[in-house]
Amino acid sequence: MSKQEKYVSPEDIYDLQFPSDPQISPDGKKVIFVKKWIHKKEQKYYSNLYSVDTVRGTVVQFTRGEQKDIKPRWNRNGKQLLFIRSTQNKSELLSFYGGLGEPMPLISLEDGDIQDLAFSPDDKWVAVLIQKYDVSGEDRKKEPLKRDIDRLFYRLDGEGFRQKRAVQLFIVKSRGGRLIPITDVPRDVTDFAWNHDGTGIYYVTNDHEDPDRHMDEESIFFYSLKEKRHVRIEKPAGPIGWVQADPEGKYLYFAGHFKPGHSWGAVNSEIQQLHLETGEIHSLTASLDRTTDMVTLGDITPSFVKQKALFQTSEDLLFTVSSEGANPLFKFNILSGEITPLLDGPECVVSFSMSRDGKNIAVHLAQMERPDEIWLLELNSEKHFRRITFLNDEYMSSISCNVPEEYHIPSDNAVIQSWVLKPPGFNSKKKYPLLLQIHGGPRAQYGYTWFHEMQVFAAAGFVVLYTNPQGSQGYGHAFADAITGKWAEPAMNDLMAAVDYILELGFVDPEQCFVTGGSYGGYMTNWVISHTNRFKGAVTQRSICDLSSFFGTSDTGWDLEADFHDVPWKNPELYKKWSPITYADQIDTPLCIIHSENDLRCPVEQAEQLFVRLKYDKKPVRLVLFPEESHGLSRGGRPDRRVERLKLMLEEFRVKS
Ligand SMILES: CC(=O)N[C@@H](C)C(=O)N[C@@H](C)C(=O)O
Repeated sequence: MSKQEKYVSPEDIYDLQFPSDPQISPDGKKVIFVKKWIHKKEQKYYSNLYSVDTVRGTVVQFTRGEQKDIKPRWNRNGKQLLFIRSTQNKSELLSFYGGLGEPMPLISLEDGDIQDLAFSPDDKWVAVLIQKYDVSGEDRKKEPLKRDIDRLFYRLDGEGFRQKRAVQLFIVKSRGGRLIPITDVPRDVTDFAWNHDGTGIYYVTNDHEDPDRHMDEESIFFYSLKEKRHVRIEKPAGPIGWVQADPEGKYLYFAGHFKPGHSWGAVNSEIQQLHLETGEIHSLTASLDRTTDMVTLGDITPSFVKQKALFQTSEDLLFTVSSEGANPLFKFNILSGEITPLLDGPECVVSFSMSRDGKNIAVHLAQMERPDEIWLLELNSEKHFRRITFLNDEYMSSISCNVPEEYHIPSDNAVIQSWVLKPPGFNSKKKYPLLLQIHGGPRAQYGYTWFHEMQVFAAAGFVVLYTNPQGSQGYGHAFADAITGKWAEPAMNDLMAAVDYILELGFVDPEQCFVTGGSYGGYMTNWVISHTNRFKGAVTQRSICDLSSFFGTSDTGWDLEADFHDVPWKNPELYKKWSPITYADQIDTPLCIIHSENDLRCPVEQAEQLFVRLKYDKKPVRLVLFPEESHGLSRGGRPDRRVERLKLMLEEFRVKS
C-alpha cells in the first residue's frame, strides 16, 4: 500500500509508541526514559525503561517484561539508578548499581504502592511516598460486606473508594535497609523535597481541620532528621502543586496561590519564593499571568503532569507554564528577576530533567507534527535543540496526515486561538463536513500535541475545528475566569463565532456540521444543542447535564461551590439556569450519549438523566455505556474500548452526513 493510501485509523493506537519522563544522567551522556506499550492480546498497558545515548543516538531497552516500570531517578554521581516497578501483586523500588544487569529490590511491598522517590543530596538516603492498603492480600480482591463512609471525599475517579490510610513519607538507605516512617499524618502527603544539605525533608499535606471542604488549603512542613521534629512552614492558605528546596538553603520554592475556594482552576498556580528566615513570600511568575500547571490536553500526550521547577545553577530556576496552546520552558534568574524563554516554539514541554552542569536538558516534547518524542536541549556556547528518539517515525512514514492550521478568531471581548485539521488530500474547492471538538476542564487548553482522535476524524473526511474558548487556561486569569458562575457563557458565543468564521472560508458544508466534547466539553455539547439547531448530529461524552446532581454525586462535586459561589440547595435557580437539562425540550439535534459506567468524576447518572428525558420525549437519542471504564476512557481506557469509542463516533457522524 502506498503512503497516500493509508490514513490514521482508530486501531493505530496499537502502533504508536508512548515515551515519557526522560531522565538525563548527571554526565549528560544518556537519557533513561519510560516507554508505555499496549499488550494487544491482554488489552493492558505496560511500561519499560529505555536508554538513549545522547551522542550516538543508540536506543537500548533497559528493562523488559509485562509490568509497569516508572520514575527512573539517577543519583548524583550517576552510578545508581532507582525506579518503581508495579506488578499485579507487588510494588517495588528497584536499584541498578554501576550499570546494567539485574535490578535489586530496595523495597518490596505486597501491602502498598510506592508512588514517588527522591535521593538525598548526599545520595545516601532515598525518600519515598507510599500508599499502604487498608486491606491486603486476597482480601483486596473481595468486595467488603458493607462500606462505612464517614468523609466527604470518599471516592476518586480512576481509583474507586479511597483508602482510609493516607499516603505517607518514608526513608530508606540507598544501598538497602529498613523502611523508616517519617510522617503519620491523617491526609495524604502529596509532595516532598529534600532540603539543600539533606538534614531534613519538606513535605505537603492538608492538615486543615475540615480537609475535604478545604481541599485547596494545603500546608508545608519541614521534618528535621536530626531533631526528629516536624515544623510547619507558615504561609497563607492555598493549594500547593509541588515544593522545591533552594540549593543555598535560604528559600523554599513552591507552586501555588493564595485564593483557596475561589475558582475551579481559574486562578494561576504561580512559583512562590518563601524566605525561610523572614517568612516573606514573593511570586516569581505573577508578571507572566500564566499557570505553572501543565493543563494541555491530549489523547496520547499526558496532561496534568507534575513537573517541579529545577535549579540549573544556584541562581537560575527552570520551569514551564501553560500558555496559548504551548508549554514553554523558561529560566528565572533569582538575582535579577529576569525571565528568559529557553524553548518557546509551538510545542509542549511535558517534562524535563537536567545534567549536573545544567547544560544538557532532556525534554519530553509534544508537537503537532508528530507523536511525542524525547529531545535534547544543549546549552553550550550555542543553544541547540535536537530530537534524540525517533520512536514514531516508522508509523508517521506509513500514514498520510496533515498538521493543524492555526487561526485567531475574533469573538466578543476576546480572540479565540483555534486549530483546523483538514483531511488528507484536502481540496479547497470541495465542501467538507465539519466536526467541532470542545475541550473539558474547563480550565485546560487544547494545544500543540499530535491528537490521535482529531487525526482519525480528518482521515475520515472531516474538517476538524478545535478551539480554546473563554474559560480555557493559557490566556491569563481574566480569560479563564470569564465563565465563573456561568460556565456556558461566554464560551458558547466564542464557539459559535469560531464555527461562523470557518464557514466563511468556504470549504465547509453548513448543512453538515457536527459537534462533540468530553466532560465540561460534553456539558458544552449539551448546551450547544439545547441552544441551536445548526448541528446535524452530536456526540456528548462523559458529560454533565445537571449541575445540581453533579454537586452531590461527582467524586469532588461540592468543589463547584468555588465556581458558582453558592450551593444548589441555597440557590437552586442558579444551578438550574446553567444546567443543560433545563433546556432539554429545546434539543432536536440527534444525539449519541457516550458514558463510562465507572465514571466517578461525571457519574453515569448524568448520562442517564439526559437519555431518559430525551427518550421519554421521543427525541432522536442513543445511549452507549462502556462497562468498567472511568472518566479517562478516551486516553487511558482499555485499548479495544478506546478503538470502539472512535469507531462508534465515526459511524454516528457518517450515517448522518
Ligand atoms: C476538573 C475536572 O475533572 N473537570 C472535568 C469536569 C473535566 O472537564 N475534565 C476534562 C479535563 C476531561 O477531558 O475529562
